Amino acid sequence: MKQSVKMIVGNWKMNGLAASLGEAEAVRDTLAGQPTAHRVGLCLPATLIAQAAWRLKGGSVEIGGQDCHAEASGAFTGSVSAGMLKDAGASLVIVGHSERRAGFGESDADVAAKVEAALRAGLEPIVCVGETLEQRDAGRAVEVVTAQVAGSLPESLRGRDFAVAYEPVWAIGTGRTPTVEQVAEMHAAIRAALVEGLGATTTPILYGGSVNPRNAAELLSVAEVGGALVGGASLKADDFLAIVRAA
Ligand SMILES: O=C(CO)[C@H](O)COP(=O)(O)O
Repeated sequence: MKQSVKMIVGNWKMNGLAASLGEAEAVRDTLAGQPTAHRVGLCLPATLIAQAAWRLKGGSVEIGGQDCHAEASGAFTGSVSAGMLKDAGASLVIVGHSERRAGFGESDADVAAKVEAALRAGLEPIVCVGETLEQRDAGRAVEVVTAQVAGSLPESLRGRDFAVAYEPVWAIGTGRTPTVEQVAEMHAAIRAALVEGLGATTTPILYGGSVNPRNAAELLSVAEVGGALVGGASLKADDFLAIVRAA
């Protein structure tokens, strides 16, 4: 199904200082002058969320975190809870990004616990899934990703607002993207898994991995692609806005 309202979300990852919020303000200002029908969000480093909420107040840009702890509070040095993100002004949170799954050993069960925490705090989770190149080359991409969907999305998501982001690990930060046929096949498989598991017929399924102003229109036109999760190209307002316009 083609969804007319897309969700275009930037993930700044571990990039950006207070001065970088000028780029976020430029996104806010441009969208104020040229409103879009699409939802636009920026998932920022935790250190910038409170300041961004204040500086972007009144605009249409939604603010998100990039991860949260599964617990609400406690002796977890260095971690940030979903409630803290909400308190700072976030409405979205990315969970299960492959950089967390691979770099921090997060399992599907860990991701599901973070989803629960996000829901309890009133945040809309964006749950990332995606296969490695080795898994794709072995012909296991759909099997791996649908297993991640089943394992990372708890029953409590039924009827709630959330998004799934399909991000092939081999396409992240590499400039490589899957073919439109590969994207269509995977998004259809994720939709089927979402319908079967949670009755989720309209939950946006975003594509992420080397999205840029040149390839965005083609990727976003694929059936069941409900938006984009944009890494490097979200750091500059002009590039990010070009992707929003491509939608
Ligand atoms: O998180 C991502 C996008 O938000 C993903 O890792 C893709 O990054 P990119 O390849 O730099 O767009």
